[in-house]
Amino acid sequence: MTNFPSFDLTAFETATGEARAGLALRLDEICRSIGFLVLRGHGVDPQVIDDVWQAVGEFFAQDPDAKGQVAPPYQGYPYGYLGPNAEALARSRGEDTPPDLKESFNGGPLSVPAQASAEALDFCYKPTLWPDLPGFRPAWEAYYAAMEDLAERIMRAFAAALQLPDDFFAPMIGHPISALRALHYPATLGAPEVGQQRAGAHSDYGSLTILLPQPGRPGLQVQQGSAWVDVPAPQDAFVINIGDLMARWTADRWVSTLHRVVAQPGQKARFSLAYFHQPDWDANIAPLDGSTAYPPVRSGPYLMGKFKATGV
Ligand SMILES: O=C(O)CCC(=O)C(=O)O
Ligand SMILES: [Fe+2]
Repeated sequence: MTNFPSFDLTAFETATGEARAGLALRLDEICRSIGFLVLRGHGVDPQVIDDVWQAVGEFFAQDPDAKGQVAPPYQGYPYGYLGPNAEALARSRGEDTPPDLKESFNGGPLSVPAQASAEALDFCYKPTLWPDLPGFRPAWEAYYAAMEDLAERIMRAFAAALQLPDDFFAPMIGHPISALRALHYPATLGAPEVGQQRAGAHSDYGSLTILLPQPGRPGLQVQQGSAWVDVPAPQDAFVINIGDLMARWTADRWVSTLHRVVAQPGQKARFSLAYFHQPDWDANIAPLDGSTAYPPVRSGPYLMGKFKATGV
């Protein structure tokens, strides 16, 4: 694909009348056909991005013992540091592959709503485990907050693309249970094992993912028919994709596309940040077209069910 789809959020937000309707239609077409796009005009403060890159770089540069200080305390704890050999994303689809060639640090919502249920408290509202690095927590939290704002704006654009009122999703995303994941794919030397990738083929679980790939470090690919198509990693842009929950919500009008991060011999190290937006724990997700394509699910338990299959 020579022209990977892109969308300018600020241009959409400032457009009116027919111009706005045209952009909404384009967004719908992108979400129907590929479910991935490069997002420009995002308005996120560049300082917030610089600071989180700095913090994440420092975190992964630590020795394994220091990183292990924030490993999940038990199997199934949703946050913390996952070292090499900890996850194979292709297992979410029942494929038995070698572990992904990566390490990650994962964190959850910045605050716990007063009305959170016991089952939510026991999963997505478990505390994020903070590394003992000055500046890490404020940088992480500022970036997480920026992603929450950006996701809200994207969901407004999504509502318009689905010909719904702009604030249609607002009652279901007031206390999103999103997760932020920093990824480090170490430089590769020899050939990977058969079937081994930096991130195995998978689709994301939630409503939408806001990915920040390290500029100039390609490797993310989306499946289109029998081909793997490279996703660009430009400066000053995010990559947005539709997750399984949004595909279900739209009764498969929109697609949650398989993607992977390919492993090849002699690759440089690569970093990325993935914010997985997920509606409120109790949000009822029923097909928006009023059909019975899927039975309704609650956002939180749905996510919990999806979460289980990828551990090694
Ligand atoms: O690192 C990337 O570019 C993509 C990572 C990804 O797809 C994921 O963690 O779900
Ligand atoms: Fe993904």
